[in-house]
Amino acid sequence: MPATMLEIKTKAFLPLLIQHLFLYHSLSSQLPISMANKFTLDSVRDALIREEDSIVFSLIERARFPYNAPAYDSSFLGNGFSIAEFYVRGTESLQAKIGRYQKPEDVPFFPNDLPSPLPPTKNSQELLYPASSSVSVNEAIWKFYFTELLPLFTTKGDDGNYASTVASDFVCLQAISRRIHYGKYVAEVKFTDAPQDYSPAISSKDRDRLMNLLTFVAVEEAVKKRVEKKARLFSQNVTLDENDSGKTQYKINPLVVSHLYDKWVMPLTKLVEVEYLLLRLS
Ligand SMILES: O=C(O)C(=O)C[C@]1(C(=O)O)C=C[C@@H](O)C=C1
Repeated sequence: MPATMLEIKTKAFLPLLIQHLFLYHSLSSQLPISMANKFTLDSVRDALIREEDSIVFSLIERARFPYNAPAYDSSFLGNGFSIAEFYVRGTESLQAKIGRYQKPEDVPFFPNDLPSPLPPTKNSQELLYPASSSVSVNEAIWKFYFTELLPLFTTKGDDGNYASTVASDFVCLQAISRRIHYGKYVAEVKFTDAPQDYSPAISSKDRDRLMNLLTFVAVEEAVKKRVEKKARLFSQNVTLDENDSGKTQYKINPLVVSHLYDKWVMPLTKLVEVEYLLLRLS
């Protein structure tokens, strides 16, 4: 093709190409990568499955340190905050400045007085119903994580590594929170797949009916089995000794991970789904 023809064709298609690239970029930046191309129940479930890895690895990292009670004592620093809370507040503030907390699944634990992002941000809430950004169950996550979960997978004791300890806690909290708030996408896709089923229950604010509609017992059983298996695989101590017939050692008890999902992660994901749906027609 002569250069001039090529130029003419390129010129003609350029606006289309730019429009396409812009559309692709703005859509793909709204969702976790695996969900970017197709927004279906399967693709959203894939994102939940990927998040399991992050949760298991974050717990393994936290389990390197003992419980370290002084890190959670609000009188320890003398400023009214525990080291954990002081760290999370400060880190969230910094992360907000560089553009975090713009996505529906990235929900801060201390949303009040967060600074505005310095870089320009995209509207990442577009695929969801706008009111969804207000749905947060982080207070419940904070409570169960520190009071009930932490003692289940850390050893008793105090090694003085408080800074590393609370940094690990924050990674766990963020991974768990992100997984639970993905529930907004799950709810949206379930609603758009069957508005005729969900709309009456939403209009009558029938929480029990919504909970029944969105619950899949077989899926929950599979999730529990898979996360326990992942914890077994990812946290086992690996030796090169072929004749090692000793019992496999785990860095975290795999049963704690299935318990975490059974008692908190899935119930709170469902709560996020219900809260999201109740706002869906408002
Ligand atoms: O996969 C779904 O349909 C979800 O809503 C997610 C989830 C979960 O938290 O893993 C929650 C409720 C369902 O009963 C099954 C699984």
